[in-house]
Amino acid sequence: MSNIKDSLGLENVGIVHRNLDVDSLIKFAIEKEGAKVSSTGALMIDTGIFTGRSPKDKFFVNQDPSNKYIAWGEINRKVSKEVYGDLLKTSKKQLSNKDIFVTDVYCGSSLDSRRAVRFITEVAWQAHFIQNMFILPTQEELANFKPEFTIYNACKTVDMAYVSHGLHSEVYVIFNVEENTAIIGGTWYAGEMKKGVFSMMNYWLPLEGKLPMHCSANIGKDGDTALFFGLSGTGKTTLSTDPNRALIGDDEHGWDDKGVFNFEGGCYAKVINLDKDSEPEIFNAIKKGAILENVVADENGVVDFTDKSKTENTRVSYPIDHIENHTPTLRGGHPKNIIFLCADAFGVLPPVAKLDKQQAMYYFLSGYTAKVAGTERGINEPIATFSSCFGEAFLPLNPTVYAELLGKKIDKHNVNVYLVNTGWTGGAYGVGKRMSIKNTRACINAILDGSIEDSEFETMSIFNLSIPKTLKGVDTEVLNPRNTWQDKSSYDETKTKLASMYIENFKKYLTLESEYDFTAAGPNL
Ligand SMILES: Nc1ncnc2c1ncn2[C@@H]1O[C@H](COP(=O)(O)OP(=O)(O)O)[C@@H](O)[C@H]1O
Ligand SMILES: C=C(OP(=O)(O)O)C(=O)O
Ligand SMILES: [Mn+2]
Repeated sequence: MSNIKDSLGLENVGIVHRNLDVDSLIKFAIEKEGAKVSSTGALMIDTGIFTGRSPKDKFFVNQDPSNKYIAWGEINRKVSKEVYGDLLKTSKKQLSNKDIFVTDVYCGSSLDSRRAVRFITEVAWQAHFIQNMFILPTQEELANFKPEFTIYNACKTVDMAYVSHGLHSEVYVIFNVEENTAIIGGTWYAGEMKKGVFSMMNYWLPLEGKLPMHCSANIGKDGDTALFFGLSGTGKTTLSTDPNRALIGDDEHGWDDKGVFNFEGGCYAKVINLDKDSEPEIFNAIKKGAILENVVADENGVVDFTDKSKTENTRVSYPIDHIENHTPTLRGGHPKNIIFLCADAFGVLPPVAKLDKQQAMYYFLSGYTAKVAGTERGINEPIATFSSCFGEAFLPLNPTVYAELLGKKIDKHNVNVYLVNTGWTGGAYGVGKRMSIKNTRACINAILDGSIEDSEFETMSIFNLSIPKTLKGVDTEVLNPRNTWQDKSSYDETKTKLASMYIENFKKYLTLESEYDFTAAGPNL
C-alpha cells in the first residue's frame, strides 16, 4: 500500500482506501456526505449543481502525436500542455492532505482489449459508482494491477483562472492522451468518469482495428447477439433489459475479431417516471448496492419517480448482476441484428424500418434523434440533434473511422440492420405522445425472432424507408406514421422539414472522400 501512496503524486495523503468494500463506502456516504437509503435499500445521493454531463467543459491536450488523430472542433476542444499542467497541480493539491479513495478497475471485458484504469477521488459515493459501473479486478489481479490510465477527480475544486486559461467555465474535464491521465474539477457528476473513459476507449480501439460503440447489447436463447445503438434517452438501457434475452451491457461495447464485449460491469438507467410494470427488471434492480441520483423520497425513503424537481435526468447505477438475466462473461458473439434507435420528436419516422447496407451507413453517420431533457447541461426540452455514429460527443477521431469499421463488419458477418423510432406518434412533440414501450418491444421482438422477414413491406416516400405493413404483436395503425396523424398535411410538411434537416446535416460528409457519400441512401426531396 505504501508504494501506491508514493505513486499517486499527492502530498501528505492520509488513509488510502483502495477498492474499499461497498458496505464501508455506503457508511462513509451516509455519515459524511449526506447520503440516505431508499425504502428498497439503494443509496440515494445528490450530485450537486451538475445533474448531467458538461460537454462544453471537455478538452483534450493538444500535443504530438495524438493531435494528428484527434478530430478537433466543438466536441474535441484543445487545451495546451501548460494549462493542463496548471490544472493537474490544482487537482492534485485538492486531493492532497486528506484520506482518499483509490479505485482500480478494468474497462473492457475482453482480456485482449481491456484497459486498467485508476480513479482517485475524495468522495465515497463516487468510489461506489465506479465499482458499480466498471469491472472489478480479482484479488490476484489487484495485487498485480498496473494502471494504464489515471483519473484525478478533484470535483471539490474549480478553475478560478478559466478565463486566462481560455476555458469555457470554472468546470474542467481534461484528457491527456500521451500521459495517460485525466483531471476533473468543478463537477461532481459521475457520468463524466464513465463517459470519459469511454471517450478514451474510442481513441485507443480503432487504432488497433477494433470498433468501440455507443450501444447496448443482449443475447438470445439461440446465442444470437443484438446491438442497440442510440443517443441518450432513445432506449438503449430500457430495451436491452429484456427478460427473454441475457443482458451483455446497456451502454458501451467493443467489437473485435472474437465478437462483442462490454466495456462496463454495470448499468446506468434513467428513473424519471420509472414504471414498475413496463420496466420491472430495472425497478427491481434498485436495491442495496445500487445508487440513486437526484431523486426525491419521503421520510420513509419511498422514492417519487415522477418528481423532477432536482432534475429530469434522475438515474440509478447498479452492477449488472442486479439484472437476473445477464451474461456473466459480459461478452457475446458477432451480432446477427443491429438496431439504430432514435426518439423522433417530430413524429415523422416509422416505429420500425429495415435498412439496406447503404442506408445503414447513411443513418449511422447521421445519428439522428431528439435529445431528451436533462442529460446535458442547458437542455431542458427535446430538440432535434444529429450526432455521428450515435455518439459524436464521445468520439475523439473522425466519425468516418468508426463508420468504415462498422461497414466492414456488417459485410463480413452479414448483419441485418433496422431503424427503430421510440419517439413520438400521432403528432410531433407537444401534440402526439411517446410510442408505448409495449409497441416498441413488440417491434424489436419481431426483428429478433425473424418474423419481421415474413411481413409485406411498403416504401415510405421521401425517406425511401421499407416499413412493414403488419407485424406480430404491434398495433397495425402505428406502423405507418402518417396514419397516426390527424392532420395529414401537417405530417407531410413536418416530414419535408425533417428530410431537409437530414440533407443539410449530411452535407458535411460531402467534403470527404466519395466513399462516404451515402447521400443517395438518405431522404430525397
Ligand atoms: N417506446 C419506448 N421505448 C424505449 N424507452 C421509452 C419508450 N417510451 C418511453 N421510454 C422511456 O425513455 C427512456 C429511455 O431511456 P434509456 O433506456 O435510459 O435510454 P438510453 O440508455 O439510450 O440513454 C426511459 O426513461 C424509458 O422509460
Ligand atoms: C450516461 C450517459 O448515457 P445515456 O444517457 O446514454 O444512458 C450520458 O450520456 O451521460
Ligand atoms: Mn443508458
